[in-house]
Amino acid sequence: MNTIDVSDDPQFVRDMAKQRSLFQTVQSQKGKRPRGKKPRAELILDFMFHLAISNNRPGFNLRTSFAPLAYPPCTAPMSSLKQIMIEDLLIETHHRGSYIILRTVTPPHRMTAIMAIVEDERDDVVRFQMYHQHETEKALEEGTVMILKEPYLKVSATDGGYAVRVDHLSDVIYLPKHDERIPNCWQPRLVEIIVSASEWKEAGNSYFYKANFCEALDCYSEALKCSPKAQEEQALRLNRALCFLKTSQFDSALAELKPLVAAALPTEKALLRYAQALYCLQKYRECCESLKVLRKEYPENETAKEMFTRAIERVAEQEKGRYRFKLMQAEASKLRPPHLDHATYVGPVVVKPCAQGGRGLFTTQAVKAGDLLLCEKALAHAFIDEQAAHGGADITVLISAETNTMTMGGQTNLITMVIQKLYRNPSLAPVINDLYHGSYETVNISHVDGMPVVDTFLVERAVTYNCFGCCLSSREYHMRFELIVDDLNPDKAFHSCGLWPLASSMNHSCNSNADHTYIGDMMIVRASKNIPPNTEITLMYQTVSPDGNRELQKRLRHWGFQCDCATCKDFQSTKKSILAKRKRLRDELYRCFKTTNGMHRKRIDTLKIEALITAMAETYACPPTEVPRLFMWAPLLCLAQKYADTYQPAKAIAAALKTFECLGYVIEGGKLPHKPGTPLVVKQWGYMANSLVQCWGILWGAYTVLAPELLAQVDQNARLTYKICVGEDETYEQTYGKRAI
Ligand SMILES: C[S@@+](CC[C@H](N)C(=O)[O-])C[C@H]1O[C@@H](n2cnc3c(N)ncnc32)[C@H](O)[C@@H]1O
Repeated sequence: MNTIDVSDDPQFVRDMAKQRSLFQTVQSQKGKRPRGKKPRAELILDFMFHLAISNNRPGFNLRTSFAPLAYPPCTAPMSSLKQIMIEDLLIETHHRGSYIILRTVTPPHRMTAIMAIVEDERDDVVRFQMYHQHETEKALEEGTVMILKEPYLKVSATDGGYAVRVDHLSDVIYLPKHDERIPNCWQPRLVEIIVSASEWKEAGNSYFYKANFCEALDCYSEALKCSPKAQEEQALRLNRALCFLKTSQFDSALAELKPLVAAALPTEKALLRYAQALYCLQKYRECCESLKVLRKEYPENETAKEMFTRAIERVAEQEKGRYRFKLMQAEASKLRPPHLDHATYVGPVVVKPCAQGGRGLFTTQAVKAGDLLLCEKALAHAFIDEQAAHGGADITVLISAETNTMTMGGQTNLITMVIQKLYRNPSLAPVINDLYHGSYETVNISHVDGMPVVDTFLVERAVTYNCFGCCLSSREYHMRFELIVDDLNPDKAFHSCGLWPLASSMNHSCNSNADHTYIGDMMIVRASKNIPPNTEITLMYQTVSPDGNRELQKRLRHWGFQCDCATCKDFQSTKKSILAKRKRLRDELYRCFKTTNGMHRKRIDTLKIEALITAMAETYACPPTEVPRLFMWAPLLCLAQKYADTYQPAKAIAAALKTFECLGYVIEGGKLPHKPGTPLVVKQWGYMANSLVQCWGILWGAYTVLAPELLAQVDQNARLTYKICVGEDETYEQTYGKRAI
């Protein structure tokens, strides 16, 4: 939703075709050994040359990431695999019950994948490409030794060369320097022999102070194997827990600390680190409980005090939906990436199976337009500064072989972030498993040899079907929004994207009853209509296309379904000649407001516009409460604005009310002449659009002259509309100024 789809962009269509033709070629080589391998020195020299020139290449760097055909991660234990060498590797052939030990002989080259040249024990070399490793990590530094389970060779799209490709993070086991599985020929000549727990601890500390937390963890783990005394064991476990926290392995930190906090007299550090792990796992109530114990025993602990305040705020958010939205807006405008420290609130909604199959989100009680349904923290969020993206920041085009689509933006980063998060915190695996992932069948083993198994292709599918393209803040988007005459609330498309698992349980409808908005990586979902209990909540994945229903269905192909909502059915059952007339009228209306070069006309023929709008209304058979008239409202609103600008308040009111009416709103008490004592009431909310705040603004201005009694109600509705479109109304006055009522 709202991602940048370039599936029909000729440049990328060519890329896709190239990939497909390469794929056909590679299929004919499947199962074979590579031919014409380059000698060691030449391969390394080539690699170093490319590394040097790419490091010196500034500016725009559009990367293409082709998701290969899926294959499962290795779920076999190491003991059942047999070792092979580089010369045994076969093209595109996985799962032969084997593993290989490799060592990097070059520095890493970080592109979409991290690349290096690796060797085996026989000095044979090959290119190596590892996907989904964080760019910032030190992975594949020269001299890294690793075991790769179920290795295979891939043919490069660029030069037809061969590379060992790793897609599943869990197929790699990095070997620490002291690991006895490292072949003798690669063992250092001078080995520092460490035998005691305290020596391992010292070594661990020295890595820790250099921020090498993974190495430090290895050393502390070795120390624990040396039967340390009780006190030393406790210190080692505390150190390990800290390393787990530093490397975002919160599940492991919690498991390490649980026995320590269960002791009769838990230490200050154990309680604090335990609370930190709980906080990071968003278990805020438990975090508060743990901090209460800590504060009772150690009242001077300032960190605990500060964390308690934050945890209490998170509990209010999580359990009551109480957010300080204004503050969140300020945080999102400053933080980069805009990853906010706030909790997820689940309102009166539940995920359930729905009529068309799969899951959907339903109300558990009646809700009113504007009510908060969800405020969800992203599971992962890939931020790309939109300005930097246009100015040349690194962005990726993700080509999906399965869905035949190409999207431009942060999706590749997002997939990596999710994989990393799952690998470090396997307790999150069910969240991803539950997301819609098409026909992809995932492995049902979560751990092997005590290590988590993460299926990259499952994550890739989940991201493909469930990711949302997102702006930095919907308020900022709202403020930049400019009404245009052929506006349908146009599809917003963004480079930044994220995964909000609960929100993505919502299905599509062209006339949705909820709206989603953003403040940084928080998504806010509010009802945009009054919704009865036990009713499915829907979002609009794509807006109705001015180019017809076929175009809309084409845009929905990404998700593999055809929309059959009332609006789509109406489109399909309307005669072609009527649709053609509607389009003609639309084009003519456009010309009434804009010149041929797209400029606003200074003088417009309001009589002609009124006539065209009346003619357009006749092209609709269903009442707008059933099928909103999406091609009529923007010209009507522009007309209302024109009347307001030219001091014709009665006409402005009529046109503004018609704007609402054609979007399915039922508003009573607004028409002129106003009967004193009659309130203006929105009996039914309709299709929601940013510009409708402006429409309420036009009514406000006109009623100031003709029916001031209605101003408070108009302001209330303007505010509610703003709340739905922006996610909150705490910044309403800041955005629109205080209206004098
Ligand atoms: C983001 S998921 C929505 C939740 C999904 N139904 C589930 O079971 O988790 C998107 C997928 O839901 C299904 N879907 C969404 N809207 C639909 C609709 N209006 N009609 C049919 N299927 C729909 C499609 O399979 C689509 O790829």
